[in-house]
Amino acid sequence: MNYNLNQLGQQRPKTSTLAALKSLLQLISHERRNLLIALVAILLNSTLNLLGPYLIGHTIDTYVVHKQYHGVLVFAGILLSMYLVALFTSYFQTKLMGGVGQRMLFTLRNEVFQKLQVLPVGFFNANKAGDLISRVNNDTDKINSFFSQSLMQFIGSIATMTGAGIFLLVINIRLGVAALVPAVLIVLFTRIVSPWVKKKNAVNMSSVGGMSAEIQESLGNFKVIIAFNRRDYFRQRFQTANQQNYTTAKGAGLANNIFVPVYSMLSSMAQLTVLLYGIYLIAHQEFSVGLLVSYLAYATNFYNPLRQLAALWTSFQVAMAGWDRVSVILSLDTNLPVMETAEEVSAAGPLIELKNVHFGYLPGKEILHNISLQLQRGKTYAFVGPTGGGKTTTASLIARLYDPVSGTVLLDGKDIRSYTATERTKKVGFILQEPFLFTGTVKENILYGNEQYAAYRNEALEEVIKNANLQSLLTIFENGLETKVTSGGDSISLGQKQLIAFMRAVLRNPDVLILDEATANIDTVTEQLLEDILNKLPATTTRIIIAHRLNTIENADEIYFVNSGEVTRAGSFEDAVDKLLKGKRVS
Ligand SMILES: Nc1ncnc2c1ncn2[C@@H]1O[C@H](COP(=O)(O)OP(=O)(O)OP(=O)(O)O)[C@@H](O)[C@H]1O
Repeated sequence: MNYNLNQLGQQRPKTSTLAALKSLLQLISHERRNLLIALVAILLNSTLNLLGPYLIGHTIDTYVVHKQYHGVLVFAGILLSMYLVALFTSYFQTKLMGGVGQRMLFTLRNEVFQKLQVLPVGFFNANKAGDLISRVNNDTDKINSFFSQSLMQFIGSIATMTGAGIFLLVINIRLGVAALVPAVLIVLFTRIVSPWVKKKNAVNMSSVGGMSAEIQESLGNFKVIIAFNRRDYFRQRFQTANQQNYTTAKGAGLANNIFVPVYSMLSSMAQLTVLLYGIYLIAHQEFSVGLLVSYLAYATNFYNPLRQLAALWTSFQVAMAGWDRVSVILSLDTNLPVMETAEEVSAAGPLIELKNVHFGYLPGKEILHNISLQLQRGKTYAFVGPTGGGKTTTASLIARLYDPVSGTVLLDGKDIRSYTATERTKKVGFILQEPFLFTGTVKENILYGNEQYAAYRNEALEEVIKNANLQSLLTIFENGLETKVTSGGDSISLGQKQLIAFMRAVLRNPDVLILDEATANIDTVTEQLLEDILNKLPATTTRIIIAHRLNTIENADEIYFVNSGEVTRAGSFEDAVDKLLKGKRVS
């Protein structure tokens, strides 16, 4: 399955504006009550704004023309109260929709983050962390801006425009048609230009993601950068990404601002038409001054919201581009589903069996070729072979970090795909080549993912550690369980990190423990300690040791050579050395 979000985004069929609006609205569908109140508020606001010009026209023709100033004062008071109520409704809906937008942002970020937690390793291989962070943080915020600031204004503007349009046509049909012709041009222009605007924003968001990926990569590798004095190289790369972002942001800014001047020009044309045509009609006694004043106000009431719509439309295009980038993550399924099987767990056969397994990370590039092997309970196996031969990949399939392209992996006689993630991780303990630690204490790190001892106090946990023969490892840490660890573990040594990962895996008491170069950074004395601990594991625990150092695998019951994606049995340590010396390999 292809998990590259940038490629997937391009391959997706184009969604219509209406479909995109529908999916965006679904995000806030549970906010019906608030939406309804905000809608009533904005419609009330529009109605009050629409009544204004009519009352002004009426005041001029009825009271101003006849010099009845008492009436003028009364209507001025009515207008003032109306405008105050309109101000309040506008403030109220803004406040309400701000809350709706923030809650949507909260839920959406949670949803995307939770989705990221269930996606397989292949997804993270195909995407850069920086880009993912940008999608979770930045792109979701664009959708929030649309909901908090634009949606109700959008509806309010359309309501005001529709009302004003009706007034324009009812007061004088010929003048109304003349006033509305520029609006048709605006609609046509919008339809033609919108896809381009959306695309420009999508490109810009993608470049923000690219820039964030650069930052993440250089911050994550700062030691190597300093050690190799490659600051210039990364500075250059960041500058390129920044330059790209600058260019695309300029493009998006230009696209986003294209609506406003065009809308303004066409609405000014409409006002001018109304003015000239209105004066002509007054000259021919077909229209009154009061009506022309109302008419001009309605034309303003029609074209002002239209101008506002230009900005709102841009915000909608930006939100849609953001939604495309976020929804592509939400639409992904894990390619590691739990499958139904009639097979029963069988303790009689091997603990792990690989049957004709083929695997590749990328389509068309096979890494493991037709692997078949059986690993028995309680035995110690070693995978040895040259760098890049496929040892970690084979172990990853045993831990189901990936599924084979063809063939099966059986755990306790049952397809590994039929176990839930919880069942599987209980049975398989995997100490990775590069152990990852979380910010917290040694205790929090060794209990990571361990429900059994999660609530244990230090004394009780120390007892458990003692029973698991791990106490000698704990003494290596200055403050024992309470020793502080930072994310990535820079406050402690690489060997210490490996020890924490080792304790984490052993305490879970798995059926199979995989150690991928787990002692590469540990001194020989500590290594001997680990050896003792491994020997004292329950008699049924199977151990798989991936190692380059021969002394690490001396006690293995069986050694496998893993080379160029092929796995061959080499027998015991003595057999393997013997075969190596003779340059002979048997399967
Ligand atoms: N995430 C990945 N995406 C694409 N190819 C990969 C990925 N991980 C490993 N490979 C490729 O798969 C092959 C086997 O790699 P693997 O890590 O299994 O080797 P290894 O025997 O464990 O090596 P080492 O001793 O260096 O740890 C290599 O050619 C490597 O380039």
